[in-house]
Amino acid sequence: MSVLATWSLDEERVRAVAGAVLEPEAGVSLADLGLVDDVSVHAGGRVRVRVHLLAREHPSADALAEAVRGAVSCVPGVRRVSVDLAPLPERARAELGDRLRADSPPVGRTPRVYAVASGKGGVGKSTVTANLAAALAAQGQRVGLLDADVWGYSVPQLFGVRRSPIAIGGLMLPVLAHGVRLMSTGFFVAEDQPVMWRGPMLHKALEQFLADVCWGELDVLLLDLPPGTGDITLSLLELVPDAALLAVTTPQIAARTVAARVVRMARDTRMPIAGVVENMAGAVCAHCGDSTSLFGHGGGDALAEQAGTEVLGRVPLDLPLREAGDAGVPVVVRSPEAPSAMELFRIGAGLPAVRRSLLGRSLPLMVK
Ligand SMILES: Nc1ncnc2c1ncn2[C@@H]1O[C@H](COP(=O)(O)OP(=O)(O)OP(=O)(O)O)[C@@H](O)[C@H]1O
Repeated sequence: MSVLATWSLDEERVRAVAGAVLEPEAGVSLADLGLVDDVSVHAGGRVRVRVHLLAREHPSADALAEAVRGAVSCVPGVRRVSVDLAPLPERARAELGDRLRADSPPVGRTPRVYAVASGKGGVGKSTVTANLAAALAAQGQRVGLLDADVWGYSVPQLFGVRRSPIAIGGLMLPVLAHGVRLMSTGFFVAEDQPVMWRGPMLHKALEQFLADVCWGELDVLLLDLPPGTGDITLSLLELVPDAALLAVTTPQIAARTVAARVVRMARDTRMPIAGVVENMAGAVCAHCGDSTSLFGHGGGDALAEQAGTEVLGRVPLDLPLREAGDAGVPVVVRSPEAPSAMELFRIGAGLPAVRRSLLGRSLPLMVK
């Protein structure tokens, strides 16, 4: 076998290994995205790999180069690897955008969609949503989280990411953090800038978050709704009719009374109800481990009874959860042994798959 033949064999091997590396923002292999541009193998085991970047300002360019270098240096016979990064040319970007759009399954068809809602703000709805998403991702599920709390978004803070998503030919990639694909208005506005959108604009923004985001194949999609039963909630339920309600309340009877409005809305719109999560259920003392019912008790049970569903879990009020929120890392990742994290893992693992009943839904049938 000639030396040249050995080299070309190596190039193929190197290309396959580099191609198997995941694009850190897309979570898809470089080969599937067509991003391994050029591979050359030189004497003495020196290898050069040229990889295209999805964006000129790529937030994970260094991590990508490192991942390719690490993978290729494991190929037998390779001694030195240099990785060159270059932005994907405009035309190729447009073509890739078209291909992704055509291949991406409609997000509304995700097998399980949960709309997480509460009657009033501050009961920990976003915290619960973010941690359920991270817990499910840690269990190996493909999870998307759409922050539909357009004015009061908190997902960027809870996941510690604040930057514009990568756009490819009119299609946005969700921001990947702690294994969860995220989309939030917070990625598009400066931190101190208020979002001043109303009715039609809100509806349009939500539509775009669903249709113009390359969510890819998902096992679970979580929607973090704003508190109450306003425009955004109603728009979303129209856009994702298969979403099941996950109601978050505190044990306080007053909070339950407000949350009951969301349950009534679900009933009126024939939305399936997955269950109730009681948050801030007892404060755990960091020193002695004793629990105090700061917010009373009974709210979760009363709401579940009214909704004809179950309390899926009771997340205690604890310090690690609050600190994790402030640090921008979900507690299930930062302190998985904390009482709140363990309960959130348990709730995530037991989330029921509920489907919308066909009762009262118009079917595509015609009577001649
Ligand atoms: N179980 C808990 N233990 C300790 N702190 C908690 C717990 N749940 C929520 N918090 C804290 O309470 C505050 C409010 O939580 P969060 O923002 O998730 O509420 P929310 O219901 O989504 O509010 P809004 O709808 O107004 O955004 C946050 O500072 C969060 O860290």
